[in-house]
Amino acid sequence: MTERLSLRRPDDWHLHLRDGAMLQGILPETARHFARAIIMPNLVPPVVTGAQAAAYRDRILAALPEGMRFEPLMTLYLTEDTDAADVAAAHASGLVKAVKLYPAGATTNSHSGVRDFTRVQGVLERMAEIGLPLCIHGEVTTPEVDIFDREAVFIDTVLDPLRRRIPGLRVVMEHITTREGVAYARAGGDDLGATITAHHLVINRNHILVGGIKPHYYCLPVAKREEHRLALRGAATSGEGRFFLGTDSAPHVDALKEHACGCAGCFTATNTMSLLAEVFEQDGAMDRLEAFASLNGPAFYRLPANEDRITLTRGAPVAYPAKIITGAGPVTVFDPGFALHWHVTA
Ligand SMILES: NC(=O)N[C@@H](CC(=O)O)C(=O)O
Ligand SMILES: [Zn+2]
Ligand SMILES: [Zn+2]
Repeated sequence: MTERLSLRRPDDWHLHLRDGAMLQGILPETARHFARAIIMPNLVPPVVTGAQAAAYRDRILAALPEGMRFEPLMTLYLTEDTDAADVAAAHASGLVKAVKLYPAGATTNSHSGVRDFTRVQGVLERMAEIGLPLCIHGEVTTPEVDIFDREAVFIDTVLDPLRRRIPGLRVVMEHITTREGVAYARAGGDDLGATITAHHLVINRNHILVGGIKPHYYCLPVAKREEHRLALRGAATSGEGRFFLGTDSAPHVDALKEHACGCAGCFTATNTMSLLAEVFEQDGAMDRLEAFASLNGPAFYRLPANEDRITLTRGAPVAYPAKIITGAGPVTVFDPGFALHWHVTA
């Protein structure tokens, strides 16, 4: 059995860092292992303009502890009023690496998202011209559609028509959770990628609901049936270039998770690499972990892979803190419910 694994330093292609005391408290959890991350713009108010993204980037770098290195890759939150020229300038300057599409009301802080897609056609056409990727939270918000079907319905009724309307638009299907998502990503060309979280490789919907409701397993898109989890595992461990890690690590203080109307989001930044190593080992795919965590993402985003490396070591079960204590309050670390034997040692 492999006891050590060296891989290029990983990146996180979908991360929520928040702001203020929360940012300060949780940034080291990502920066400890990851070189770069695509930073989600769903702050309140959202990061819409290039100037707002530059200011947010400065706040992230200011929150980075002395001696830690980390490169935030900024995104813009697409609204119906987004200015195509501002987006193009923010991309040309190197500041912005993607634009994020939230259907209005789909998830945490998405009320400024898109309702009428005809209003963003011009921006999306410009993005296709300049090769700037669109990251999509792919769920419909139609009240009649069952929450477990919202991703599959989105693919058929929104995503596929959108990609046909704007040929050449580079799209990342964010945090896919279904076999339909896996199949659609596989059917695309090299203009289509998909991120997969660590937690969706580990939990299915029973983990949320059986034996009592577990708010720390509730995120959006919500975990689906076991067959979907297995499809995601097959995709992540396949080594195929279109699938890469986006943790969607999404901290909320415990008071807002353990609540009558609990917030969506799993906080995985602390133990993502241990979770992934355990999953890839279970599936006999340790030799493909580097592709998923460190190579496929940069290739899609047309960035070089990191030059430095990390070492994962297998040993006695690793003890992670149950919570990260931040100035905003405690944040519970995702608990997979099984022992994690691999940890980053260098
Ligand atoms: N994933 C989540 O459940 N929550 C995210 C938003 C998102 O990525 O949809 C958040 O910002 O909390
Ligand atoms: Zn999302
Ligand atoms: Zn997210």
